[in-house]
Amino acid sequence: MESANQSKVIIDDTTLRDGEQTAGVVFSKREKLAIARLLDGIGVQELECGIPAMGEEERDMVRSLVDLGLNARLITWNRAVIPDIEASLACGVGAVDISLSVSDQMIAHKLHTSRVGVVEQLKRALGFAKEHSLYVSVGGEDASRADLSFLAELMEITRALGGDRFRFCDTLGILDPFTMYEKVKALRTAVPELDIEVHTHNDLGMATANAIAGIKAGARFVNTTVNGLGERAGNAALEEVVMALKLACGIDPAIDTHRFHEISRFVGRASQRPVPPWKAVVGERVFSHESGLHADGVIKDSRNYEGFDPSEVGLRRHIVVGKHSGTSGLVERYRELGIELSRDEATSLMGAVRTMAQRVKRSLSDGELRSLHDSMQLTLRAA
Ligand SMILES: CC(=O)SCCNC(=O)CCNC(=O)[C@H](O)C(C)(C)COP(=O)(O)OP(=O)(O)OC[C@H]1O[C@@H](n2cnc3c(N)ncnc32)[C@H](O)[C@@H]1OP(=O)(O)O
Ligand SMILES: O=C(O)CCC(=O)C(=O)O
Repeated sequence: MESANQSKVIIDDTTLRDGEQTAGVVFSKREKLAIARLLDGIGVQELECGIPAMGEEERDMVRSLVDLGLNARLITWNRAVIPDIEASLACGVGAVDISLSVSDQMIAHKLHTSRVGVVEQLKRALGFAKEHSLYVSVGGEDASRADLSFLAELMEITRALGGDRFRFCDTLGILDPFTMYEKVKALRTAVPELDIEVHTHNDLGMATANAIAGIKAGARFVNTTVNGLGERAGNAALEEVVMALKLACGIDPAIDTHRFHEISRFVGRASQRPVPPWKAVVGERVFSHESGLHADGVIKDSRNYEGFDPSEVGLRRHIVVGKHSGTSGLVERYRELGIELSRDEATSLMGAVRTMAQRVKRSLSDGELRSLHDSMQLTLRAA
C-alpha cells in the first residue's frame, strides 16, 4: 500500500446534501447555515450544499450559503442535464458535481440508455459547465458496480474536456476496503492526471474503512457527513474519517477536531437522529470505563486504554462503577464524590456494588454510591 506521505487530503463534507437525503431528515435554513458555519470554522475545505434543481426554496437556501462568504468551496449536486446546471449557476456557486449513472445496471434499468448515451450526456453537461467556468467534479454514481475500463474512458473524457476530478461512488456500500483500494488504484494508474474523489456508503459498516482505502489508493478528495448521516445506512462519518486519517494513517487533514462533539450534537438535534452513546469518536460514552482492569489502567495512565485523548474531540473521560468494577475504579469514583476510601473499604463494598448493579441493570448513580457508603459506615459503627 501507498505511504502515508501523499499530497494533502481534501474533505468534501456532504452533510447538507447526502446527509439531508437520509429518509425523513430535513434541515431548516437556519440549521443549514449553522452547520455550514460550524464545518467551515473547523477547516472543512468543501461543502456539498444542496440540489438547486429541486426548486426555488432549495435555490434560496444555496444562495444564502453562498452569501455567507465561507472559506470552504460550495459545490452543488446536479444530474447530467443542462437545466440542473443552469439552476446551480442561478445560485452563484462556482463548483458543481455532475452525476452520471455509470453501472450497466443503472444505465439499462434506470436511465434506459446505453454507455454511448452516458458518454453523450457527459460531453454535453461537462461542456456546458466548462463554458460557464465552473469547477466540475464528475460523479460516477454506482461506480463500484461499473466496468473499470468504462470508468477509465469517462475519466479520460472528463480530463480532456477540462473536468477537475472524478467521483468514485460506492453508492450501495457493497465494497470491502481491499477491493476499493484495487479499483481506485487501477483508475489512478489509468488516468493519473485526473484527481479522484471517493464517496462511500455504510450498508456493510465499511464506509469509513472504504474511504480510507480510497485515499490510500491515491484519491485526494473524500466525502463525509457528520455522524455518518446519509442515504440508507449513511455515509462515511466526518469525525471517523478525520481521526482515522490522523491516527491510523499519519495523514493530517488540517481539521480542528476539538469541536467534533459539539458539531455532532448539533447535527444530531437538527436531523432528529440522536447520536448513540457508543458512536465511534463522538458518542457520549466512548470514553467511559467501568471494567476493573480498564479503569485501573486508565487511572494509572490514560494511554493504557485510550487511543487518543477525549479532549481532542471535545469529550470527557468517565470512570463509572458497575457490575464489572474493581477496587481502583471504586476508590477513584468515590474520590470524585469527595469520599476517600481505603482499598480495604473498597474491597468490602464490592459485593454490594455488584449486587446492586445486577439488580438495577446499569452502572450506579452518585446517590446510590453515597447510600452504599452510608450503609457500610453504619454497619462498621454498629460492629
Ligand atoms: C445516489 C444519489 O444520492 S444521487 C442524488 C439523488 N438525490 C435526490 O434525488 C434528491 C432530490 N431529487 C429531487 O428533488 C428530484 O428527484 C429531481 C428534482 C432531481 C428530479 O425530479 P423529477 O424530474 O420529478 O424526476 P424523478 O425524481 O422522478 O427523477 C427521475 C428522473 O431522473 C433521471 N435521472 C436519474 N439520474 C440521472 C442522472 N444522473 N442524469 C440525468 N438524469 C438522471 C431518471 O432517469 C428519471 O428520468 P425519466 O423520468 O426520464 O426516466
Ligand atoms: O455524485 C454522484 O454521482 C452520486 C453521489 C451519491 O450520492 C452516491 O452515489 O451515493
